[in-house]
Formats: sequence, structure tokens, C-alpha cells
Amino acid sequence: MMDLLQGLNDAQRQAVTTTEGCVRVIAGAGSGKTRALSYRFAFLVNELGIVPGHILCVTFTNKSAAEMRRRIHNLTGDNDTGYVNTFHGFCVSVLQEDCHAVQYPKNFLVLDNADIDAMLQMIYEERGLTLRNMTFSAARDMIEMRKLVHEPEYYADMITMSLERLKRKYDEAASAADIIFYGYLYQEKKCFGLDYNDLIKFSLYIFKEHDDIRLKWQRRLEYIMIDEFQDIDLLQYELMSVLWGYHKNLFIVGDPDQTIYTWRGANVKYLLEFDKAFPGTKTIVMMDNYRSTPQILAAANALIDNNVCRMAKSLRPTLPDGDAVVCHFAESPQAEGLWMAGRMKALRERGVPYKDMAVLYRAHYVTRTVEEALLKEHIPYVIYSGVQFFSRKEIKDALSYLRIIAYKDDLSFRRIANVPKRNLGKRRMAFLQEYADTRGCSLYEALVETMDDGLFKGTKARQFAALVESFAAEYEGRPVSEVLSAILDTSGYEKVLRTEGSQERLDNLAELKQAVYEYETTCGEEVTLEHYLSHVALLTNADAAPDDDKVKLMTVHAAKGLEFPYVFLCGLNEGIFPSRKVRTMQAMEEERRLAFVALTRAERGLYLSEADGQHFDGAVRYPSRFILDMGPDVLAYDNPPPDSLVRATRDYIEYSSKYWPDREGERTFASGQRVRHAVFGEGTVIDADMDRQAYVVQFDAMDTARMISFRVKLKAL
Ligand SMILES: Nc1ncnc2c1ncn2[C@@H]1O[C@H](COP(=O)(O)OP(=O)(O)OP(=O)(O)O)[C@@H](O)[C@H]1O
Repeated sequence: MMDLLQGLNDAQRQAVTTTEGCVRVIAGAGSGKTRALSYRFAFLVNELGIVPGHILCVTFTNKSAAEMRRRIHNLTGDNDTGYVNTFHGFCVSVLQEDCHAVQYPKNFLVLDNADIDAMLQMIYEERGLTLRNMTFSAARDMIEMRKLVHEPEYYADMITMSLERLKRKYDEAASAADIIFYGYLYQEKKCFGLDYNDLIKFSLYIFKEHDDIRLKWQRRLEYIMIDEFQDIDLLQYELMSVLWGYHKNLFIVGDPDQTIYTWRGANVKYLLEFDKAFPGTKTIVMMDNYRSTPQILAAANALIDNNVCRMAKSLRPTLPDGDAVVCHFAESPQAEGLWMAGRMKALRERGVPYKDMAVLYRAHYVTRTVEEALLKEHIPYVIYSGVQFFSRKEIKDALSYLRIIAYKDDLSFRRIANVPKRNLGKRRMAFLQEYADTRGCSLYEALVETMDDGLFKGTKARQFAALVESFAAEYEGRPVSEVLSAILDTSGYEKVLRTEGSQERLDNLAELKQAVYEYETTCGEEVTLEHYLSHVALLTNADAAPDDDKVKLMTVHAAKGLEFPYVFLCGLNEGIFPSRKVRTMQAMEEERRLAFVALTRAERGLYLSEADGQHFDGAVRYPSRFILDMGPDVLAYDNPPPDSLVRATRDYIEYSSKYWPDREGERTFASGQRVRHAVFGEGTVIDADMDRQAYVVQFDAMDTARMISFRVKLKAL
């Protein structure tokens, strides 16, 4: 026991050894909460003898789950790392075991954005919609909003309605939004597909309706731990509240200053009010920072201190002094990029490898000038995100090959039936689609039933079906990595890439094989093809990381939970960071937390920069208020902005936020709220337009609705 606890400080040790009941850890950035979590897991297993499969450890991303599994494996030496997963990943496990309760097959499909888009494509074609009706991304958002907010009971339709009834609902839908929504539910049900929202909703539904299943999971999960609790949302909170109910051992860790997903439904109140919701909670505070120099922490503390709505706390440094935090005011974005490149070269000359440097930014578009400067100076770099690894064509194709073996589903069929070319082009595909529609079968079945038809003469339909059948007959029990290599070879897919000389695509496939192999060897339990496919559908961009000596470029959101020796935070201008979309006090505080997350990623060196000039729309670029927040005491300017600009910036900041509603309640008169206007009299709020900062109000004495700016106070009736 001594060994395990030795690398921990007092607060961490307390967090690790307080195993029973509800424990809340408020942990500052870089205070070692990931370490505390993994050690706690190991403590439960090694010292208390808890079976890993009876522990649930929830992380925020798949990447952090993988990292956590690696750490736990190192500490316990056990391949079985229990349920270390995201909430969505855990729900996949639940449903794989118990979705028979909602008459879904074990091999349901987990849908990712590309799958959803493929379904939307079918719906749009079928019903004559175009992107002018709604872009795919707007359609995805609309579907999500309907599922989460407007029609939270939608899943009952999916579960209880027959496919025919759902189809009728879709056929009868008239508005574009309804067509898309019901079309999507129909498509989902047709292929037993579940998107991320469904995973949680279905699990909750099963737990609610089936006491025996709920009790089984509650009993199994003797200890539950949740990381990044500041960004938990309502559905996840509900799920946690159910799972906790039997053994009542719940351990949560979070940092209220790092809440950055409010826009996606996260609510920090679950962390702050946890002790009220779970009486008897022990709270442990971890504020000793092991990541950053005192100089970096002083800047981060000074920044976050400007947030009004927060629990007062400061990160305490434990490391020795380092270099001052450098701040640079450049004449233009181009000059800003070149300044960064110069600093990187200087670091490199001091022996710092490029891979130890990261450029963080608020929004993707900022990277253009940075990239130009890096290219010009021959500094190698890699952008995280952009085209995500798992969204690349060759990766999606390869996964579709795996998927068609297991599921013979339409989405995969459409993707790879004619890749490589088998002469199954548009015309034959349309024929299969029609056949499948009239017979109510899948495209693959349609092909098998009709491949002797004259239409398929001269095609490789038969070879394709033979390929799928031969793999389908023998994939069970074979390692997934082996199946993948074999099908990429036998299908001729890799051969085409070799002929084309697409080395990069081949490299990516090699990377994929490696990823599958690693998953198999680290996962603990036996990995079936279905398991792997569900796992991979949950993967996000940050998951495939090349390890070359390159500067890393990424958004601050993508940097959450990571650390880098040297951080360059660029584009610190009003309108960029903070974003121009910020229009309320709350949103500004979230933006400041985001900047705090950025600063606290740095271990040894932190470089902040801003550029003079104009925005796209011709507006003046002012330095970011976050720089002013930190103040000159904690920053070393190597080229300060002129005093006149700083004064103008202060005026701009004051003016631009003058009319912000300062409390959430003031802006959110809900639709339907009765209000009184000093001149127009009484009326009803119909909507709030955040872009225009105004309400739409139907006044009783007027025929048409009016838009009334937030500047004018309406009185609630
Ligand atoms: N007790 C300790 N002694 C020495 N180093 C530690 C200790 N605890 C953590 N560290 C180191 O401090 C760094 C930060 O730890 P970790 O990544 O666990 O922080 P975190 O709290 O999860 O950070 P964040 O919330 O900012 O993402 C790591 O490099 C870790 O190895």
C-alpha cells in the first residue's frame, strides 16, 4: 500500500483512500486529478480487492479513457480495466447487454456524424429537399434540439412504434423540419442505428422500465468515479443518479473554472451543488499545481479572478521559478505569425523539440496566418482536427468493409459496393434501392437476390457478395486486426491505392491497423468485431496523434485535459478571443474560463500574442480584455501596445458590454411570458433573437409582432 500512496500529496491521498460514500474533489488545473483518479482505481483493485469489472470510471473523451486505461494497467498490471469509458461508451456496453429489452438486436449500429449525413442524403433525395431548405449541419442541430429539448419523449416513438407507422409519420410530414426529423427516426430504426443521444436515452428508458436490469447494473457498479464533472449535462447526470442508487459510492472530480461546454448543455451547478443533492458528501480541495511554473500560474490566477460568478480559489505553485509570461503586440496578423515562428526557432536553438510546442487558438480561421508563417520559416507543424483521422475517406471505407461483414447494412453497402470499381454505379444502385424499398429488404439482400439478373452482367456483383459471405462466415473468433488486414487485401482496396501511388492513404490504413491492434491488446476483455465497431464510432478527432517532431496546432477546446511544455496562445483580440458571439455576462465568463484552460495547459513557457489592424468587416482590432485582465504585473511585454490603444480598448469594452443583460434571467423571458412596455403596453414574448439582442413581442394593441431591443427593459407581468 505504501508504494501506491507514495507519489501523492495529502489531498490526493485522501481522495484515493476515501472510498466509501459520496466524495467530491474540487481540483484546480494541473493539480493531478487524473493521477488521483487512476491511483484510486488501482487502490480499489490492489488494496481493497475490488474486481475491476465492478468499477465504472467515466471520462470526458475517448482519448482520456484510453490514457486512463493505460495508467490503470501500469498500476494494476491487470488487463481488465473495468468500465473506463465516456458516458456514451458505457451506454454502448449497457445496450450491448440489454437492448433486447427494447427489441433491438445486440449488433445495433452506433451512428456518427457521417452516418447521419448519409441518412440525411437519402431523405433529401427521396423528398426533394435541398441544402437550401436546411444544411446538413443545421439539420443535425435541429434533430438534436428536438431530441433533447422540444420532444424529449421522441424515443418512445422509436421503441414502441412499428417501422411501418414510423414510415407513415415520415410520409405524412409536411414541413422540411418534420420530414427530416421523422425521416431520420425512420432511417435510424430501419437499420437499428442509435446516435449519441439515443445511447443515453435508451439506457435510461431500459433502467426505468426494467427494475431487474437496473438492479443488475446498480449492483455490478460498486464504485463509480466521474472525471471532468464541471461539464456534465442533464442526461448524464440522470444516468449517474440511477447507477449510484444501490451501493451509493460516488466519486466526482471537477474544476468549476474549467467549465467550457455550457453551450452544449453542460451545467456547473451539478458540481457546485453536489453536496446538497447528495447529503453527507465529503469535499476535498486540490489546489497544488504540478504542471506549470509560478509565472504561468500567476497569469492564470490573475485572469480567472476577474470572473464574478465563481468560487474564490487560487492555484498554488509547487515548481521552481521559470521564465516570465511573454506578451507581444504585433502590427498585423502576418507579423504575429512571424513573431511566433521566431520564438519557436529560438526555443529550438535552446534544444526544445518542436513537438513540445503547441499553438492554441479560439477559432480555426486564425490558423491561416500562423500556418503561412510556419511554412515560410520551414517549421513543421500538424493541425489537430480539420479533417479528422476517422473522417478520412480511406478510414471510413475500411471501417465500412468491417461493418458490412458484421451487419450487411445499407450505409456500408452504399459506401463500398463500388469501391474498388465493380461496375455497380448509379443506375444499378437505383435499381437495388427500388427493389429493396418494394421488398422491404436491405440493399445487400437485394443484390444477392437479383445478381443473376441481366442487369448485373459484366459487373463484379457476384464476387462482392462472395467476399462478404466468406468473411461473414468466419470472422467470429478471429482478431479484428487480422480481419481488417485480410479484407483490405482480398477486396482489392489496398491494391488500388498502391496502383494510384496514394502513399498517404496507405499510411493512414497502416495507422488504423495499428489502432485496432492496440485496442485489442489494451482493452482487457475479448474484442469482437461488433465491440470494435461500436467503439470506433465514438472516436473523435484528437484520437489519432502522430508523434513526429512537429508543432501542434489546435483549438483551446481540443486542448482540454492536455499539457504542453510551451504554449503559444495567439489571436488575443476582442472579437476573436473573446469571440464576437459573446453577448452576455455569463457567456463572457465562460469565454474567460476557456482562456484559463488555455493558459493552464503550459508547463514551462507561455507566449501570448495579438495583432493590430482590422477584422474582416473593417472593424478595428482591439487587444483582448483578457490581456488587460491579467495586467502588467504578471506579463512581460516584448512590444506593448501604445497607451492610446489601451485606453481606446477600455472604452470599447465598456461600451460594448453596456447593454448586456447581466443575469441570465433578464434576457430569458421565455416564449409566452406576458410583459409590459412603457409605450406599447402589454404583450406576449414570442421569441428572443440573441444575434440582434432583442425580443420578438406581440403587443395586444398591435396586429403584427415587434422586435424590441434588450436595451429597453420590459416589465414581467
Ligand atoms: N503528487 C504529485 N507529485 C508530482 N507530480 C504530480 C503529482 N500529481 C500530479 N503530478 C503531475 O502534474 C501534472 C498534472 O497532473 P494531471 O494531468 O493529473 O492534472 P489534472 O488535474 O488532470 O489537470 P487539468 O485539469 O488541468 O487537465 C502531470 O504531469 C502529473 O504527472
